[in-house]
Amino acid sequence: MARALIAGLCNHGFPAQQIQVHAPHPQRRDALAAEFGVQSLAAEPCPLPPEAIVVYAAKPKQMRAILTAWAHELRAARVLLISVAAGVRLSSLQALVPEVDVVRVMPNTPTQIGAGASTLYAPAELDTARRQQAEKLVQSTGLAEWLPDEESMDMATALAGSGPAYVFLFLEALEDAAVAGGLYRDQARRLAIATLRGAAELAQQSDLAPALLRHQVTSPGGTTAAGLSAWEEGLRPLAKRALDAASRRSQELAALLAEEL
Ligand SMILES: NC(=O)C1=CN([C@@H]2O[C@H](COP(=O)(O)OP(=O)(O)OC[C@H]3O[C@@H](n4cnc5c(N)ncnc54)[C@H](OP(=O)(O)O)[C@@H]3O)[C@@H](O)[C@H]2O)C=CC1
Ligand SMILES: O=C(O)[C@@H]1CCC=N1
Repeated sequence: MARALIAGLCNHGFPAQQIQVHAPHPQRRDALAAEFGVQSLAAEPCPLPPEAIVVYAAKPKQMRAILTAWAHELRAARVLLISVAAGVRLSSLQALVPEVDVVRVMPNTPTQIGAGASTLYAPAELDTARRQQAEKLVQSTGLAEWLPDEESMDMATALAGSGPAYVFLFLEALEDAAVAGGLYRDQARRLAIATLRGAAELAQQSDLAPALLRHQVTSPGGTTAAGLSAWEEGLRPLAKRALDAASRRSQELAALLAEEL
């Protein structure tokens, strides 16, 4: 995720030399430095630039150790801390680094090509300037949506954070079905990707709701109606089950992590 955010920021024109990567494996952070021109620095705490934006992009389970080690430097530099860790509640973050301004962000991997879909949540007391700082950074990697309450972060994680994986699975399933039906695999893949992309862009650019766009494709008694009736048998309940399962897992992780943190 760190690489996706760095790629999104750098491709959007953010000055790479202003980005510091603090990570334990020199070869991996040096590879980021070589690819994007960011600074490669050790994971051990060191003084930070004043008012820096610090993105926590390590695993949720490592948060206690990492933030405890960095707490003094984060406070001293009056940073804005952005956590992209799935399922870590603001209360856990605030307990680990009291007096540090914190925003939760749930990005997704298409941020690396500027096509991300991210949600943000900040405590009510966070001032407008800090909110704008976080929003500007996230917006430079794609869509940025503020959530009205922290509980919604679980469903937003289920929808957009995990969502690219569902779409890739959908593409795999379409490709396999088309190959089983006689198309060459490379052609089936290109057609599936272009169709998904075209339909998504049309939905984004159109004023019509997806249901109306679907209606426009569907001739009575035609091929689309035949295909849709098969999709309708299972797709909606499946989508509900998938998002509920992912959202529930986010809540479970949050409860587990709140105990651990
Ligand atoms: N993958 C996804 O699609 C999404 C992930 N997230 C969140 O992003 C976070 C990272 O997930 P993901 O990228 O998948 O995990 P990875 O395991 O791929 O990346 C973990 C990163 O943490 C770094 N790291 C490990 N230890 C330290 C340390 N002590 N100090 C600083 N950095 C450290 C690693 O550096 P090194 O390479 O040197 O080991 C690596 O860059 C998680 O909290 C996850 O919940 C959020 C949204 C989507
Ligand atoms: O699977 C996960 O837990 C992370 C969070 C959202 C996407 N990947």
